[in-house]
Amino acid sequence: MSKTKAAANVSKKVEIITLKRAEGLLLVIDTPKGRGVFAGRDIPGRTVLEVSPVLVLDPTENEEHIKKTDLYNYTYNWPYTSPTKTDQVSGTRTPPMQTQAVVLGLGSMFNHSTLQQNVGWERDVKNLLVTYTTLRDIKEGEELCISYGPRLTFKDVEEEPLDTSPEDWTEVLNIIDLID
Ligand SMILES: C[S@@+](CC[C@H](N)C(=O)[O-])C[C@H]1O[C@@H](n2cnc3c(N)ncnc32)[C@H](O)[C@@H]1O
Repeated sequence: MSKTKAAANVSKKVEIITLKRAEGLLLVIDTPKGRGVFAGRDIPGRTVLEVSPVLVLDPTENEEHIKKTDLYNYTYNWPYTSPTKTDQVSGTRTPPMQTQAVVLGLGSMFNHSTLQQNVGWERDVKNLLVTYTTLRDIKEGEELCISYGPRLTFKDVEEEPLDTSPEDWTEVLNIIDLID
């Protein structure tokens, strides 16, 4: 349906946003990171893969409830402006606080990669959207990963395991000797 036809179907004047999802995206169910989004075909760099609407959480509800659930792993930092609170002295609106937003649609399915990040994401705070765009040319079969930033709430499967071979332990013990 075109924007014009969509607008004709609603009684009052509304702003309409074109949503996008690139062709050829696959959801792979059983990866070491859980479900993940993969390229089912070659995708050029700078392609918009997905525009996902978000649900902004009330900061108190987020702290008291959502943080204690698995849903917290599906949220992004998001600025929050209270719809009602005003500054008692000046009468102006209080500055925005930080909260979390649940990303709806495919956005929540992108896994994290520190070194192989090939998708960038951008908040549209006004329209409550996140847009995901390829950072380079992608080959068919590659996983599409974003960066969640430095503070992860889970163990990254791509992290190098500590080498615990005997030679390394000798090295560690030598260092401890030097410290003593
Ligand atoms: C936003 S969800 C991504 C979709 C998720 N894989 C699923 O099946 O629903 C974030 C969760 O995916 C998993 N995940 C994402 N990136 C990961 C990584 N690099 N290593 C391990 N687990 C990862 C973690 O369980 C994390 O809490």
